[in-house]
Amino acid sequence: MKITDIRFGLLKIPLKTPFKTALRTVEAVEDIVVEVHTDTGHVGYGEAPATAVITGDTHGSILEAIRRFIGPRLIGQEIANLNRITHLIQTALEKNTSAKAAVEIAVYDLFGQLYGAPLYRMLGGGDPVITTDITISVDYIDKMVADSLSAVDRGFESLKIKVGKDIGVDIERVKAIYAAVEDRALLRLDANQGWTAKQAVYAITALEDAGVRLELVEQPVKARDLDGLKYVTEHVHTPIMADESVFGPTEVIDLIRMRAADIINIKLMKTGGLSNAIRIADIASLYGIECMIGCMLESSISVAAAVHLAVAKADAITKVDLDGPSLCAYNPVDGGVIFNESEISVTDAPGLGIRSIQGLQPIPA
Ligand SMILES: C[C@H](N)C(=O)N[C@H](CCC(=O)O)C(=O)O
Ligand SMILES: [Mg+2]
Repeated sequence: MKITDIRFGLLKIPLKTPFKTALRTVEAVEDIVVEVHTDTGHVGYGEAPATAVITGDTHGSILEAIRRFIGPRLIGQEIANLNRITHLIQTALEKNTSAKAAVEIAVYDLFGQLYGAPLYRMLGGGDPVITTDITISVDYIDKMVADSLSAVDRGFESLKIKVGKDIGVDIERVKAIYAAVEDRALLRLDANQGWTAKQAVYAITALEDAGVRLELVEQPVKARDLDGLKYVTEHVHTPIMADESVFGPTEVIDLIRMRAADIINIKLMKTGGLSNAIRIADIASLYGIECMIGCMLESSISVAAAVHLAVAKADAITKVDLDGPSLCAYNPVDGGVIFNESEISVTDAPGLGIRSIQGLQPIPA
């Protein structure tokens, strides 16, 4: 099975409700879909969102990186030589992790199709069902409480509460949600870089002193402020998770050496796809560091790859934030992974199992 062509489409899906974080507000998923075609007629699918405020990637940069740098190296490559292909993708150019991820996901999809096995089995196998949290956007306190209660009623047992807008209101937001939800769900906070290190210690300590039990706090400080992240980790009891501060395996090694965080959030759009995500899970596992698998605003194409990885690496990936498809108004994919609110299941269809994608607008090659 040899790669013959790479094609693109634009996927636009409205969200059920606007997604609001300390970094941005978004009303729709608007992602580039990558199709990797082969001489056998098999097609692999990948997807990349333009999360410019986190990865620096835009639709234009994703397309340019694949058209000019990654794609030309892959034509004629044999899918069976997976490691050679991922090396060609990762070394085609610096950064551009979303473009690399989209192509890698499509290639791994084909690797599973080549051997007639679902991707999670090609990655080592595992239990086919995982459980995700759901994001509660930062908003007025009453709205966040109502959204949290509605999520709990829909069966979500972990809520990822977005904060990082205003320290005083943030503390009140979390207290109000904790009181309303009681013991029916675990609370994870994600400040998306919105606090300083001292503010983070103040807010988390205030919540701890008020008896609010938090599972973890994600990315309290600016991505580059590793000393600030370490300061927060050392000065609170609540586990601290690095998200925007770590993209690839070498950054994870630095973070672990510094002891700057307790948990690592792996996202395929930061790692450049599955090969580096596997490396991170293995490194973290060696050091006894837990990982979360997360996503950007992605649909069930790229999130499917993250699900297969989470199933296969369940020893290291103990927390799941793969709610992108649940936030979308509909699922554009026929086949693939089954997303049913908090419960996500892989099937035994080869690769990612995607049969077709509705509503793709073609983009010229
Ligand atoms: C969608 C996921 N639950 C999430 O919250 N991801 C964000 C970034 C998403 C974005 O802005 O597209 C995160 O973990 O920071
Ligand atoms: Mg985050």
